[in-house]
Amino acid sequence: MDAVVKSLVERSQPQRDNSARELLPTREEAEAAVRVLLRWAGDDPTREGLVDTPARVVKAYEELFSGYREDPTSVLARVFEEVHGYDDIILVRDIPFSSHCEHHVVPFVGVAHIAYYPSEEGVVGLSKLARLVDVFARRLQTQEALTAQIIGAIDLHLRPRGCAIMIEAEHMCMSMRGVRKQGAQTITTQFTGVFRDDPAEQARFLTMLRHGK
Ligand SMILES: Nc1nc2c(ncn2[C@@H]2O[C@H](COP(=O)(O)OP(=O)(O)OP(=O)(O)O)[C@@H](O)[C@H]2O)c(=O)[nH]1
Ligand SMILES: [Zn+2]
Repeated sequence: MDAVVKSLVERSQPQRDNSARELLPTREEAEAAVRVLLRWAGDDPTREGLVDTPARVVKAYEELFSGYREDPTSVLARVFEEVHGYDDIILVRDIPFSSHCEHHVVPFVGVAHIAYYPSEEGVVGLSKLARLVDVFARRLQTQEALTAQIIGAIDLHLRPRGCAIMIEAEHMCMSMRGVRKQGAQTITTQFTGVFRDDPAEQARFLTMLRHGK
């Protein structure tokens, strides 16, 4: 694994050590923080429509950021060895995801395409690739880190002959605010193993992505 992927994989481990866990705010503190932001937005958190909003927001945060409590190792733990000699590319295309950018805590939304050449260790259940995307997407992210963390986890746990990933996403921090460029798509890719070493393999991955669209 190259140094860049390795350093991002290290970030992919559950990000709260024990000391950070001790610093977790209480639910009441989190709700109070939401009330402050509602006031900052210019509204009145005591009015009827907003009274239950802090509790809802805190509950939504538990779901939207559940990835901090999930471990990529357990998602990829079950491997199927019996594939009757299949050793060609496995591509799962158009895996939808939503994440939040770590700069503005605003969503970015898109699709991930993941391909790998299985090693003799076997293959992973297809749904696990989609689950893996969510483990990392449900954290505060940059698209680059999300891309590298997903491929790094696959490389680390499945030891494939090669892995390729492309993520296409629209960042709401670029469309709803700031520069306000709706529809701009950001595309990131990362390759390991045969995909990194052989341009023909990268071309095959890109051709398979286009196929059928
Ligand atoms: N590289 C990268 N940048 C991102 C991502 N998500 C958001 N950004 C960018 O993060 C940058 C933060 O720039 P700053 O100048 O610190 O913040 P800002 O004043 O809010 O920037 P503007 O968005 O240009 O208004 C912006 O250019 C965003 O477009 C991402 O996933 N990857
Ligand atoms: Zn942003």
